[in-house]
Amino acid sequence: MSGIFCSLRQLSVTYGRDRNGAAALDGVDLDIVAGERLAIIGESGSGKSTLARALAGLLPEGAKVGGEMLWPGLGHPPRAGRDFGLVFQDPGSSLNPVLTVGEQVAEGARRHLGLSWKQAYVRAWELLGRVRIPQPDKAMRAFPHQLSGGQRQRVSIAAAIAAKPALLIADEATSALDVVVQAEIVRLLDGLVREDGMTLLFITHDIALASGFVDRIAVFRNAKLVEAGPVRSVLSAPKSDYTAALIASHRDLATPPLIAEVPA
Ligand SMILES: Nc1ncnc2c1ncn2[C@@H]1O[C@H](COP(=O)(O)OP(=O)(O)OP(=O)(O)O)[C@@H](O)[C@H]1O
Ligand code: NI
Repeated sequence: MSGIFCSLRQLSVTYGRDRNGAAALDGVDLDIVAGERLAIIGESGSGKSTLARALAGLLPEGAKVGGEMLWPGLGHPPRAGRDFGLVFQDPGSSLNPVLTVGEQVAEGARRHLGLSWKQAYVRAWELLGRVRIPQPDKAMRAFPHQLSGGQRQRVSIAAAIAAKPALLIADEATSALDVVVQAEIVRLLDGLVREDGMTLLFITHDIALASGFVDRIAVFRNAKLVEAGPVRSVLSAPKSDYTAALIASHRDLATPPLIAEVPA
């Protein structure tokens, strides 16, 4: 880990057609360290996806952005597919139903790495192996609907990292999956970002899931960054009552009771 990948300074976002012009992000100061795995935690509507869209330059027209986003790690705003990859909750929204798995994973590599189709197919096949799709030969020719939800998510991840992006943004990427598959996908993401030295933004409402593998946690509430810090310090000494309540609501994260139960 070294250097700052991205600096947010008083970042604010207001969607044009929001009810009372309420900000979806309000004065956020946050540094994303190159190579770190950073979890963005918060309840529904707290601004997590807005942060992802702002970073990715994918805010809808009419959104007002205030403050600064600096990219010392890149020197320029990131380009979709090339500098960052995105994985969403619903792989259906990122995968094209009429393209084979091979075609869509190869496409990113072909376009952004300047590979021929033949080379891109080889890379796609390797990527399917890396995301542990069983029978990659067969999967290359399959259409997304022929795969399970967990396998589709593996394909989305393969497509997202096809062009070797520096930043991988996973927005509730595991929320639609059952717990076992969720754990597998988290392990996969963790392994991939470690091997490739990617920076990972892991967006989730599930602080327990994130705490198991990320380096740092940033907690959002009502458009504001409540606190950010290394997992250990946030879990053991949260700075805000909100974070403390969030931790307490997860039995497995809260500190064990100090007084052991005395049998009657
Ligand atoms: N396209 C949009 N137009 C207007 N308002 C929006 C738009 N997208 C999000 N918002 C509003 O911005 C606020 C933050 O939304 P955002 O999607 O960033 O939250 P989130 O933390 O990702 O929530 P969730 O966990 O439900 O995905 C919410 O009040 C939401 O209603
Ligand atoms: Ni969201």
